[in-house]
Formats: sequence, C-alpha cells, structure tokens
Amino acid sequence: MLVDVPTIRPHKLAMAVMHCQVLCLVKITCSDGVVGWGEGTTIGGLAYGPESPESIKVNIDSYLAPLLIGQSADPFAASARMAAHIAGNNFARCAVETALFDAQGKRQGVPVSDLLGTRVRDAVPVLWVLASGDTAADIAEAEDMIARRRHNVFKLKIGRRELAEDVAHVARIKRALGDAISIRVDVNMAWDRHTAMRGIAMLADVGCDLVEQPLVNHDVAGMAELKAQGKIAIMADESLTGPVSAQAFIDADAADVFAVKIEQSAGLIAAGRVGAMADAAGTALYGGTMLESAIGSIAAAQLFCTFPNLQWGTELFAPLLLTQEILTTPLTYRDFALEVPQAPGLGITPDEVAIARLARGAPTRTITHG
Ligand SMILES: O=C(O)C[C@H]1C=CC(=O)O1
Ligand SMILES: [Mn+2]
Repeated sequence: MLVDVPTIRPHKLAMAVMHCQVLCLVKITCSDGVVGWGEGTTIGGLAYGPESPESIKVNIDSYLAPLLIGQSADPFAASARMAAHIAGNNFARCAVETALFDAQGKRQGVPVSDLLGTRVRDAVPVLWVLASGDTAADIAEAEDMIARRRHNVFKLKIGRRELAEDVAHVARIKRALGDAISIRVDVNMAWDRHTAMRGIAMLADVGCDLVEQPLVNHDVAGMAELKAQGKIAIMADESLTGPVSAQAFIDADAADVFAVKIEQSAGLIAAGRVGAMADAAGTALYGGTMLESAIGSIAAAQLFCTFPNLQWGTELFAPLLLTQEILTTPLTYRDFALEVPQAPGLGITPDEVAIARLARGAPTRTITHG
C-alpha cells in the first residue's frame, strides 16, 4: 500500500524538496498465519533513483508477489528467487525480503538481528539531517536536538546552491555548534570533479568531517582521486547498489566510508554482505537511510546492530521527520541513539488503523506458501 505522510518541515536536498514522504508498505500473510511487514520508500518520486513509490508497488503486485506465492517463505530462499528472476528493482525486493524476515523472526521467536548475524549492540547512534534551507533555522534546530539529547552529530544537505554559499552555510553552523559537534555534508552527486576538488578543500578549512557522494554515482575514479587527497573522509552512497559496486569501490580504493543502505543494496542479506566486504577491506561503515518510516528504519537497525564496526554511526532519524506515527508504540530514541528492539521479528507493531487512514486506498495482496 502507498501511504502519504507529511514531513514536519520542508526537507531540502540537492535533487528534491520534500514536503511529504510516500511510503510503500508491504504486509505479507504466510500460509501458517504469520504476518510480516516491510517497506520500500524512496525520496522525491523518481528524483533520487530509478524506482518510485508507485513503481515499487506495481512491480511487487505484478511480478514479485506472483513469483513468491506458493513458494517457501524462508527469506533467504525468497531473496535468492527474487535475485534470479527480477532484474534491478532493489527497493521493491528489499521491501518484500524485509517482510519475510519479520515473519521468520516471529516464527522462530527471535529478533531479525539473530537471523542476520550476531547482535553486538542494542542501540545504534543516530545523527540528524539539517535541511530546512535556512541557516539560522538549522542552528536553532540543532541546538534543540543537542539540549534534548536526541542528536549530537549533524549532516547538512548541500549542492543546491553556489559553492561559496554552501560553504558559508556549513561554516556558520559549525561555528555556532562548536568543536565537540561533528558536522558532515551530503552533496548527493551535485558536483563535477573540479568543483569537488575546490569544495572539499574549502570544507576542510571550516571543520567539516566528511563529504558524502560529491560526484555522480558512476565516477569511481573521481571518488578515488578525492580520497587520495586525504583532506576529509569521503563517503560513497548512491554509488553503492550491492556487493558488485562495493567490490569496484574497494578495488579502486575510492571511499573512506561506505553508507550501507538496505534498499539500495536490494535487501538485508545483500546489505550485510556490503558491510562485511567493507570491514574486511578496512573501509569504515555508516548506516544509511532512504528516509524510511519506522518499519524500514528498524529493519536497517536490526542489521546495523550486527556490524562489528559502525565507525560513523547511522542516520536512521526519518521516523522523527514524519508527522504521523504508524506504530502502536513509537520507536525509542534516547541518548543520541535508536534502541533496537529485542522482540521477535522486527520487534515493532504497525498501527493498522493509522496506516489505513493514511493509505491511498489500494488493496493489499496476500502471499501464501505451501
Ligand atoms: O543520504 C541520502 O542521500 C538520502 C537521505 C539520507 C538522509 C537524508 O536526509 O536524505
Ligand atoms: Mn546520501
């Protein structure tokens, strides 16, 4: 089902201004009666990547559901079946795989983290993204977050404006918040190589800690050049679409940090492989988001709590950017971190009444297995 949820304020990224997030929520009822939930959500319709909320829904209804009905509900088996028969559509595959992991965890009485690996932490650090488009408003927002012990690390979205304007914005925020607060930026591919060389040098001078995806996703060599400069940590995001792209980045020594995203990787299993590859190669890890609601965010947290190293924390803040609660009990954010539930499956209970009220009214599909 497609669910429209307004954001608490406009969220301004290089490629889109969001006033609302469109969630594609998946509910799978297995033939043993166990129910699982998953989420396929993106940013700005087709502005971020090749899948839109509507394409995720239509491709699940038209292709993924028929492929899985009557088959094993084991998430590992279903994931392999989807990978073998469905080209691309990573976000849609992730949504379905997540729902099957939720169901499998409930069936076995264990949290999803136990199905993916070994849980090494019960909470993951969570930063906040400042993207109101107004420097003074961003500073006030950050100060409020710090005072409430919700977030003490901030990511700024830049790349919409002239370079000098963007750097001045970063500098003002860094100066206002002080040395103890880590400031990073996400350029969302908006720069060419020349602008990136200049921009990174300028950002280093104002105390910025990390630059995320400055260049277009396929420019592996360009990212390697920026990393080699060693001015600021370089993080890959849009470039990483699963293990094959991760290997290309490792081979080219093209990033200091990988933003692992469960949807971009085509699911929890593939995202776990990206994490393991990075770790083995000495690349640092960060838990990324597509601004999913509580369902997709907690699925990602169930994976990230199994990463032995999570040097740059996570950005699983998006449930707090949405105006509507879709769980019966909200997620717990405290002491700059998100708690990862211990209850079976994802460890959450979707509020089906609230979801039905927000949904566009599309019918849900029932998937059974033999
Ligand atoms: O990382 C992205 O590009 C997408 C996303 C993550 C945080 C946010 O505000 O947007
Ligand atoms: Mn990013």
